[in-house]
Amino acid sequence: MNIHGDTGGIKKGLLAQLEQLYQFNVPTGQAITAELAQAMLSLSMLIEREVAIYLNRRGKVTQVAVGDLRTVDLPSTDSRRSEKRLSGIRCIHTHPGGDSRLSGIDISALKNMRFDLMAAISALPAGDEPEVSFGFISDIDDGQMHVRTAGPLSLSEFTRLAFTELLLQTDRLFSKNELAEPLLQTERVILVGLDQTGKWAIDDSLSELGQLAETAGAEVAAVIRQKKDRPDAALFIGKGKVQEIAVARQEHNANMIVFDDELTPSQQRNLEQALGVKIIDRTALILDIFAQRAKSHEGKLQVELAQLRYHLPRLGGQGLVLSRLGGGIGTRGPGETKLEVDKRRIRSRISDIEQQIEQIKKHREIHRKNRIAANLPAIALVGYTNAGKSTLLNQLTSAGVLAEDKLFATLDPTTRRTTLPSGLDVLLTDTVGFIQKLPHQLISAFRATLEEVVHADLLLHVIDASHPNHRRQMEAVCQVLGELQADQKPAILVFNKSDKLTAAELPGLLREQHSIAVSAAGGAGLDGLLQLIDAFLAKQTAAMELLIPYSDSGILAKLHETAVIKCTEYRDDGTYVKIELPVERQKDYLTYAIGAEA
Ligand SMILES: Nc1nc2c(ncn2[C@@H]2O[C@H](COP(=O)(O)OP(=O)(O)OP(=O)(O)O)[C@@H](O)[C@H]2O)c(=O)[nH]1
Ligand SMILES: [Mg+2]
Repeated sequence: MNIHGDTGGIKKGLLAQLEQLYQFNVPTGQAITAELAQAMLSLSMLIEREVAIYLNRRGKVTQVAVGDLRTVDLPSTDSRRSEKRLSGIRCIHTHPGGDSRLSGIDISALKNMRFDLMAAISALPAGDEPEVSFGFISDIDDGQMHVRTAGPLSLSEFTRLAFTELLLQTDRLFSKNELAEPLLQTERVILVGLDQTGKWAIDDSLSELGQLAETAGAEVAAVIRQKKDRPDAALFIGKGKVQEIAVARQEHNANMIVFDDELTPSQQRNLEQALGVKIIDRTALILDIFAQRAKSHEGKLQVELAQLRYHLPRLGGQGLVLSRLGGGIGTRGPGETKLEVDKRRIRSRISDIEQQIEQIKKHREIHRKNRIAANLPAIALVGYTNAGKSTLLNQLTSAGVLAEDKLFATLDPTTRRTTLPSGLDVLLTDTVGFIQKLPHQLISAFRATLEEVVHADLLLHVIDASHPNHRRQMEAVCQVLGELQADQKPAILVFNKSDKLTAAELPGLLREQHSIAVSAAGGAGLDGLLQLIDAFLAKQTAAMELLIPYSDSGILAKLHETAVIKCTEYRDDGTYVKIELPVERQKDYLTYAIGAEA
């Protein structure tokens, strides 16, 4: 038997006592026994956290959970018997604060998880009997559930509650009425953004957020914006806006609010308390999409690392809140596993993953060294998500990489070899797309694969020129490149999707040096692009170290003409030189190379 939730810092003895809660049995017809309630309360006081139990209709304790865990793995769908009925599970939990009244979150959880009953117990000072408040689904009207709350009443009154009657009544209600929404419906979300000066235009940013939400599987019910230069420290938005969201939430029957900027852990908690609904931010949304997309072992590890680093500071605190709001966006790990919620286990998992990624990094480094030794210039495709990087790689190398009209279709880098018109072979690498406000946890977790960008000789910055906001997108890409310390790298701007533009629009695009318009899908401009790459590489120089046997001294004379000689040493077995020369000349001296530098 397991204790769910944030058990970090709880002593072994107390954990054992929590496990004892599984041993309690509640007679049919009773919501809870006084002994079980008292045991929960005293443990709750000792650990200073909420204690929650789930009871099935046979009076067995099926789950015990503690603390504040917005993602805890609580009763999964298998305990819900049918989409149209009650779950057959009641949730009884403690409110250590001394106020048993149900919170907005308790009520939402009651509806979302379709509990038989939701009750909160709190201890009263000195000798008074504990008090209980509870709620249950009392009516279904037009497909919507209504909740009736009762209490506070004393614990002994609560244990005498005619529980069987209450269950019969609600069961009858469910059998007579159709619910508008099936259980575990797609998430209906409200998007919220701050209109801050100097940032992206709010509507562009919010429409992108909407696309992200849909990519993650949600449905956008409404969009709310506020003009405000600095986010509120406690609530991110103003108090009045919180009210507006509460109303919109009712009106649109939304079950999640998505903020366009990263919220602090306390802002998130305060908003959840105030609105009684699951709150996530752009970062969690992007992480969720990445978690759904990750396919390779390496990709999964990197996403999990980013998710855990994001979650760690968000666990802990007061209520046992969102745990009861079930799974969905923000709780999925790579490969559909649930995210870990125990702080201690998260920490050890993080260091475990970090070590594995370190190994992967070393492995990649060896590969890269081999490639450098083989003297192939490396070119990385970078750009905003959905710009057409994978389509371009496929066209240039027949790589067969998945290209889709989806955000973040590519997570894992793919490298393919291709021959330029000059006959020079190069390596092309497709990489993960960037986005504005790309979570820094992701950038740092993806370092191992983004090294391909950092070590490339040339970047092809692929731009969806048909996107109305492509200039801003270019800036966002440059910003991420800056974070990777790759913004000084030589780059060719590849204005893609030219087939969607009119002839009049094209010249305006190509103001910058080293830019070209192409249609990766249609093939237009690709020859020109390859020539541009050739011309660029011909001008590039590379460093080489050579050891030339004294018998081949003619080579030295030739070197003086084609290369810059940085240093010369006369060794026992020949002349050692360190030179710099055009990339295309490198192949002439490969037989003498004794090590290579990027
Ligand atoms: N009209 C048009 N569509 C294109 C062109 N190139 C790519 N696309 C489409 O744009 C969408 C995104 O293409 P991808 O190649 O997956 O884009 P990506 O940059 O790899 O995207 P991520 O991997 O998600 O970052 C796909 O639906 C492509 O068919 C083009 O030249 N013209
Ligand atoms: Mg791609």
